[in-house]
Amino acid sequence: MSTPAVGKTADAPTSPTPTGTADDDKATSARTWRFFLSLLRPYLWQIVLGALLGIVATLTGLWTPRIVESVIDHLAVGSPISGDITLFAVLTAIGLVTVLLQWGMLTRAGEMVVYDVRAAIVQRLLRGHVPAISARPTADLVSRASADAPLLQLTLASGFVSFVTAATGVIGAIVFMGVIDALMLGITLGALVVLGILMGVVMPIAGRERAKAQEAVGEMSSQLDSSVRALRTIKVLGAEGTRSAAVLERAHRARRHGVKASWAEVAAYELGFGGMNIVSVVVLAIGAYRVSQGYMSIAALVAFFMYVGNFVMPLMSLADGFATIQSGLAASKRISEIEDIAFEEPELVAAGVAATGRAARLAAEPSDAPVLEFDGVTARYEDDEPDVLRGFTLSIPRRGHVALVGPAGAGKSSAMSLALRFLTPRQGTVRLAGVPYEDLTFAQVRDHFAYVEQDPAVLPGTVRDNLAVARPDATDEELYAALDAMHLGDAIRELPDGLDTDLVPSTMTGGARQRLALARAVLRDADVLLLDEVTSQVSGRTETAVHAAIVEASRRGAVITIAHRIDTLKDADLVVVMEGGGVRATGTHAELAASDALYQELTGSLRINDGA
Ligand SMILES: Nc1ncnc2c1ncn2[C@@H]1O[C@H](COP(=O)(O)OP(=O)(O)OP(=O)(O)O)[C@@H](O)[C@H]1O
Repeated sequence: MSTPAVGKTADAPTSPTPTGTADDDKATSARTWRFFLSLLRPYLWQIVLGALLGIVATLTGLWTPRIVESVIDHLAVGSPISGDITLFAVLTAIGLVTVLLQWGMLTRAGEMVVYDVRAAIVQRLLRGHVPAISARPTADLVSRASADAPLLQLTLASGFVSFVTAATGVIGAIVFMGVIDALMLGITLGALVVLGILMGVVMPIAGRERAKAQEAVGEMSSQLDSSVRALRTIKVLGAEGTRSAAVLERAHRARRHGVKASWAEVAAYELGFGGMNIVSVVVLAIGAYRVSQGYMSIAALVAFFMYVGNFVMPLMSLADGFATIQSGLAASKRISEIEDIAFEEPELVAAGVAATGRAARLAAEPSDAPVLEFDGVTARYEDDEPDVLRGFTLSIPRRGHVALVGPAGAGKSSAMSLALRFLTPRQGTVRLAGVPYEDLTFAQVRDHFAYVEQDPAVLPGTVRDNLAVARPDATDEELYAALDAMHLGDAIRELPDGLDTDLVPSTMTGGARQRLALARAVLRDADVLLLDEVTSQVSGRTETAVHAAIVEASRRGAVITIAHRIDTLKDADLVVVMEGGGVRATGTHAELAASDALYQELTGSLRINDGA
């Protein structure tokens, strides 16, 4: 299997696709074509062979009118027609076999292209820079792999190749018609040129409308996805109507453009079909006149007339092929946008290197150097956005609990993103046990961390799948021990399938998800545990579990929390007050409570939340 084409190109973020002017449109369209062709390149010989087989099949069909002409001529003079019949049978058989081979070959090549595209999208989405991915609607990104990718197969099988074979059919028919009667050919071609111009106006409309419909389907997927995720909130707010309206607005737009595209397609079809019927009538009338004047034989007129009739199918295929290629190009454009997401480590992706195995724990080393150091770091999520951390400096000791606290937007989560390398410093350095991050791979850094998000994700699969990802070799006893520590063990034991129960994220509370994530973090046994506490009220069980996890992990290594409970702040060995993307003050809870006005204000509100 060749390397997926999407993965091969543009490792650096590309500039946003320009829009607006005709030149910009041309540049976008050229880029889309280049990208589309780059996807086909690995299967070029199969596609070329498929097209050649299609041409052979078309050429065999083109002989039929000539054979009919010959049969009529032979019958007129009473000579045998067995040669004609044999030739017809042989050509028909060749046509059937070549069509079969052609479809087999193209279908396979098309499916390979779809797989490659999907593999490349998966690579980009799982190995790309996190802010770039989270800046886009998830379902829209996913729909590029699910809905857009198969359009490439269609474009290849029924777009490109039917275009080539239809063109062969048209050109071949022209040649044969020219041989039969040049004047009649001239008349036919004149009529066809007029038809072609009319179709050339209508068909691009179909392409444009199809592209807009696809765009709307992507938006609809992302709207529906977000709405289903927030189902409970939506129901409680009675917002089913407005949310449905928002989703259906996109569906409606898809329908509107889909209908317009269909109208344009049917108009092209009618033009082709109706136009050809008019041409046929004209040809028949002029041909009959020419036969009556002795300029051509009846057999030649029949053959010529058959060629005119044979034009209809290839012309329709040309129109169909054009429309299919347009929707394939629209799909390519959406897929190529995934390229704008830069890989975290392009060189490792290019080399096909997987993440490294677990590194030895730093806590086992005798050194007392800080496990983590932020040294004058300035960082932002996107180039054109303001800095979210400004001169952020902080040392995290190898053991103990450091709690981050600060108003909304102070940069607490961004500090964690920096530690996990989701964010890259524009200035300053982050060090792991004294080694600058730039000297380590992403996996080498992340190996030393466990991370529990405020609203942790449940991975697809069973309880076991969710835990084993942290330590694949853990025994059932170890898995249950981690669950027990988080007061989840008994609940799982009572389930009929125990650890092998499939998890349904939407039925789990935020607290249960956080306890499961904590169990996963406990199993990972990392040097640094990053924990973003749940802000909303959680059950006593979750509070106890969070507290137990912090105490245990801070004995064995470092724990950094984003604290939302006063007890967590009291527990911490060091409290860091963040403000405006930097450190405002540090100290113990008692020291800060006595000295820092912002801290007093923040803990005042926490006390209320805490019911203290
Ligand atoms: N993924 C992101 N992309 C762009 N900007 C972001 C992103 N995440 C956070 N920000 C911005 O960074 C700034 C700092 O946010 P951050 O979430 O780090 O603060 P915080 O102290 O954790 O706040 P909160 O307690 O509300 O989570 C804010 O202005 C926020 O809008």
